[in-house]
Amino acid sequence: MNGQEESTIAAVSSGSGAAAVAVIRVSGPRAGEAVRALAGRLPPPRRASLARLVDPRSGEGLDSALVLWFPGPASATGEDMAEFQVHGGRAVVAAVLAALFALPGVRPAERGEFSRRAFLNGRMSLAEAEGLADLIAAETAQQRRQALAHAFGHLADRVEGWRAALVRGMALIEAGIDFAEEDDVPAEARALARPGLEALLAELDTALADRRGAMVRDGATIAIAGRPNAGKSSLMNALAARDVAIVSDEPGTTRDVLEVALDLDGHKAILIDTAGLREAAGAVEAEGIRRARARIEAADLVLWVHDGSDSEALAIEVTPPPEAGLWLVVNKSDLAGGPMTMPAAARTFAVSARTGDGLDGLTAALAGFVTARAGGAEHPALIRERQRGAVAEAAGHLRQGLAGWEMLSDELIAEELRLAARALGRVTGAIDVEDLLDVVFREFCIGK
Ligand SMILES: Nc1nc2c(c(=O)[nH]1)N(C=O)[C@@H](CNc1ccc(C(=O)N[C@@H](CCC(=O)O)C(=O)O)cc1)CN2
Ligand SMILES: Nc1nc2c(ncn2[C@@H]2O[C@H](COP(=O)(O)OP(=O)(O)OP(=O)(O)O)[C@@H](O)[C@H]2O)c(=O)[nH]1
Ligand SMILES: [Mg+2]
Repeated sequence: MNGQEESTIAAVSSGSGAAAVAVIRVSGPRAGEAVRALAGRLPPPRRASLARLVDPRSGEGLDSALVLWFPGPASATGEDMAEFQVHGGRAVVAAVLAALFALPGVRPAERGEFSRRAFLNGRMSLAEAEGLADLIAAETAQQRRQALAHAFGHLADRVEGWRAALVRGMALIEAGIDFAEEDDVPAEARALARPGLEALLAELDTALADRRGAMVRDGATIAIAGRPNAGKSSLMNALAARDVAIVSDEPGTTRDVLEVALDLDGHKAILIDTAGLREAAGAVEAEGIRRARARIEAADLVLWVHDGSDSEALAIEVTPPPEAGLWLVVNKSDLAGGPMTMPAAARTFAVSARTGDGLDGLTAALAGFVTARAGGAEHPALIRERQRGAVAEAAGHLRQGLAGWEMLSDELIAEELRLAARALGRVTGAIDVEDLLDVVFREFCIGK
């Protein structure tokens, strides 16, 4: 055990700001002593007990609180843990924390330190810890579902299955190595290993190709593009039902890229308003247009907004990436213009950002788009770049081994499989953990 595990940590886990109740959690070898010092006794394990809390330094009463005692190792962190559920006023929380930190061996928890200890004590894998972080950050139902699956082992279980398949392959090939003296055995053992490894590589490639996980977590991006004054900012405000962007009849009003998060049927989307595209009048507008183009080129869906009252011919002046959607939104339907010839390729919507006409249909279509892109019966395996990188590395080694099947020795093939298994081990934190801990737990809040 290193020095860190021996310290006892405490923090408020229920968020900052005044609330009816605040939860203060304590974890480590001194957690039991801390309860005795403040509550006067150790209540029965895992039962809420009402106790008067006092500051052991002065004997001053601090609160009447619910106290819970979770003896290790059957606790969330695997250590002795305690909880004080106190009245949520800032001064109450501050006084209880101050009394705790005055006890020998008790110090403030660092960001994510409870979860880090849970990981180090084998209570959860790194992939599950990442799921928990996402669960706490989840804003939409779909994000919650995906994060919950990961917090309870979805990716960890899949990685374990992949590792087991590699180990089976290695065992067969190593059996061949052991029997190398006897003529046919190696070739036969290898032949047995191959189909399983090929199936595994196909599975890894499928998981790597599936980008829904990141899309659910970060939200699909929907960029609003068009000529100046088409009503892009008005559309953004109408769809967001908030006054996010400045609207004016001056062409070239919007320069900065503006973003607003939408919840479309439980799916997160990020709506992006951009500068109108034209020959810029000055350096600032030119920079705005450059930024607009960069975001349009990276969007999952582009809405080309056209001013339907404009006599100018309709032309879509952007080329989003091939996998992105491109829809045409003809705005200002309240200013009846003449009949228009629509470009055949795009889905077209007639709306008025001013009166709200047609916006329900557009919103429903956007929800359909996001659901189709991010939804699906089964949760995706990979969400984060960290996970993707490790699995890509594993797939690379496996591919290498399979490609060299006829040329490489048993030892070299087994080595590629070992490297692949090692890379997978980094997903769950079974392997090479030290350098990963800070990356994973840094994003947690204090008290988690
Ligand atoms: N008040 C409170 N609510 C909370 C938490 C908390 O710590 N405190 N949690 C904080 O994350 C979550 C619940 N997570 C928990 C996970 C494990 C254990 C636990 O004691 N596990 C033991 C015993 C399980 C059992 O009784 O079946 C174990 O796994 O061995 C407790 C909470 C959400 N709600
Ligand atoms: N009648 C009518 N006017 C609209 C509608 N939508 C926007 N407008 C008006 O059109 C003008 C331009 O609107 P904006 O939303 O600022 O247009 P924009 O495309 O963001 O313009 P830039 O930021 O300059 O590129 C404003 O005067 C709006 O009030 C609409 O549906 N009907
Ligand atoms: Mg604008």
